[in-house]
Amino acid sequence: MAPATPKPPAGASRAWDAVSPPLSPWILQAVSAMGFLRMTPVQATTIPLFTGNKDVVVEAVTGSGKTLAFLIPLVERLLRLEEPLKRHHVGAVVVSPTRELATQIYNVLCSLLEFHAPSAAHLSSPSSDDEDENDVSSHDQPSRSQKTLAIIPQLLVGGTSTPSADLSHFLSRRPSSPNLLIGTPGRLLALLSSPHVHAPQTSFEALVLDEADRLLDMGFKDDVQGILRRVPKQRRTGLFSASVGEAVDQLVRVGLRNPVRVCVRVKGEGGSGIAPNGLRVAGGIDGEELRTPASLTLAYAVLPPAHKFPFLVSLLDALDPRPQKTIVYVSTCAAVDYFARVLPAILRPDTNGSFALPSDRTISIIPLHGHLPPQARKTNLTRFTSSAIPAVLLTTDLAARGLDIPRVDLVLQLDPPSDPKSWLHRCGRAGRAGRKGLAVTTLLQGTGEPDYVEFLRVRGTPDISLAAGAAPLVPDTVAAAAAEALQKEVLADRALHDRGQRAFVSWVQAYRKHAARSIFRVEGLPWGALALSWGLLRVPRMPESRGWVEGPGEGKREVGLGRELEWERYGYRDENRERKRVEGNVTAAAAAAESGGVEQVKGKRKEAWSEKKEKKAEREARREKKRRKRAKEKEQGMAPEEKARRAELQGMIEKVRAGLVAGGTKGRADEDEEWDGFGD
Ligand SMILES: Nc1ncnc2c1ncn2[C@@H]1O[C@H](COP(=O)(O)OP(=O)(O)OP(=O)(O)O)[C@@H](O)[C@H]1O
Repeated sequence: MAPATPKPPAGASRAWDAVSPPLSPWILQAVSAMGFLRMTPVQATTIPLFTGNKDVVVEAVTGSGKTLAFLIPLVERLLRLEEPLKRHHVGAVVVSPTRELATQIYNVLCSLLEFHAPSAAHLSSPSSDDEDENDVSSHDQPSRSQKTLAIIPQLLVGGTSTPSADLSHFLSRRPSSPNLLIGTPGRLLALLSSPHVHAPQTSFEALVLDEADRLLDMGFKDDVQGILRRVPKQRRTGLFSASVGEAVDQLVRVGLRNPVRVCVRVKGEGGSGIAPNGLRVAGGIDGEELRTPASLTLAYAVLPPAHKFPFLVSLLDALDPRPQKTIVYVSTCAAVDYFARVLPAILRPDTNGSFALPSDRTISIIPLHGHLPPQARKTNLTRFTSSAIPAVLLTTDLAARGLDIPRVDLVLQLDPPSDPKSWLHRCGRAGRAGRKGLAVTTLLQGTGEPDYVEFLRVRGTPDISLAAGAAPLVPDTVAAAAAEALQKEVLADRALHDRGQRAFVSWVQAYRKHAARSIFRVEGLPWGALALSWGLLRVPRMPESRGWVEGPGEGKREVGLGRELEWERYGYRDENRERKRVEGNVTAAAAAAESGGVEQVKGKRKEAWSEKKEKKAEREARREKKRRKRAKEKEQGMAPEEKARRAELQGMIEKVRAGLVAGGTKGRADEDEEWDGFGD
């Protein structure tokens, strides 16, 4: 692998028609119709390399146009095949970590293919799923329409279809079957595992891992390895991400051959300090490299717990220009669910399920997380992207990467993510394609959290200059009133209390597992203030909060967070649920009287949620250990050639790593392309 990007000649053209080998005329037409006057730097560097015969490792800032940087080469390569692709043969695969991102890539590809008449005909033609789905006899015959090859994409994501429906769609399309697959790892693997789906050496062109560093993480590892086993070793491979660097260790598993590294950063313009609205701005030091777009302003605010939600409201209300779309990140699915229900308590209801901010501006709040039913996940994302009024997407890391949602002006990270790479990707949902954006991170006052800024700087994600001092951005009275309003909302329905307790426990679990443990210390959490700021009526009983809950004196008195409550009479709004609760109370009281007051469930001690979670984690760790042992045993049984190949790849990795390490210093700025944004 080359140590770094081959530097394009000074003043190299970013004109679409200057690409060598030249792009097809219909692609020139497509990009012009999309309004893309020039290539972005990552496109200018990557398209010729990946269309040619190079494997690429591409790291470029969020929103810099990486999607077309791999889609155009894939399409060009497939259309240039000497032999047309046979039916049921796959020519290229794009792997993406989430359904939402895979769907977005698929949609970009479809809008590109609208300009290629043979492919467009397939996009608009109805599926021939009604034809004999089991007829796979013709898979090795060139399809009838292949005088001119058409690109036929298929989207493979979980949720709305089943693996067998995917396969049935793939097999039944006539006269040609899908030849470019885009999907999430599991579904792609399921399809590629079918004996009727072929990806032979002769016609398989390229594999792309988008958000490659995420795909090479543990969670996806087995599926990605499965996909790699099912596509030919002789192929082009592209790894793309805004934070690909650390994924280099994993190259051995991906099997890149002499890859070229493309790295596009931007030059900082300085400007760190305190902005007029009191936010501390984390700008780049003059001339230094940034890993976030120049159009994106980074800021953070150090706040007491009760100030977080009112701060969000004040940002939505006071920012000028007014944020059209805002993404708010919290750490867990349960927290998204709970906040989406209680946050309206600090706003006023408006028409059609939307809410009014103090200044009467209308907003809608839309939850999105991985535990929502698939259809709700899809609907909510569409509601957000197509919302005509300013909207807030309340979400988790599910929406951290890749999503290209127009007009996202503000990103607020209420909980800093445990993976610092996620922080970068979350910020990058705003400030895309040259549009101005603001990304704010809130950090808890009185804890170790403010050190997170320095932690990010040390990790090089990105260069942050600190401004000293913290000024509360919302008056204490407003914050106290907000917490009071949340509690009132919770008091109105016991279901909210249950959700809040569960969400708080899951939040604490996530906090405990933060990568930067010395900064995010559970022991240092201000339990009472935190629980109050969520509108909770008590701090959930869990091992982490034991010291506080069971402690003597003041702590003990605050178990109920200062609010007198007759728990037996605290009911559910839902009548059925309330009836069951009352009946359950009566039965439980009778059982307790019989067993002398000891609470038992079928002879077992009741386990706290957190204990259950811990046990699950232990089981997973044991499984992982076994898996590693098996892999080691397998390696010991490898044939000498296989071992030699592995050693060769290992050598390549070392070279890559040496290149990256050398490139990781400031000196790399000379070799990597810099980008001032879309505006120039
Ligand atoms: N040449 C171009 N000129 C102007 N805009 C472009 C160009 N190419 C792509 N875009 C637009 O830039 C935006 C960001 O592109 P894209 O989603 O591919 O970014 P990305 O680099 O993949 O970001 P991320 O790292 O967040 O996934 C999109 O809205 C896209 O339409």
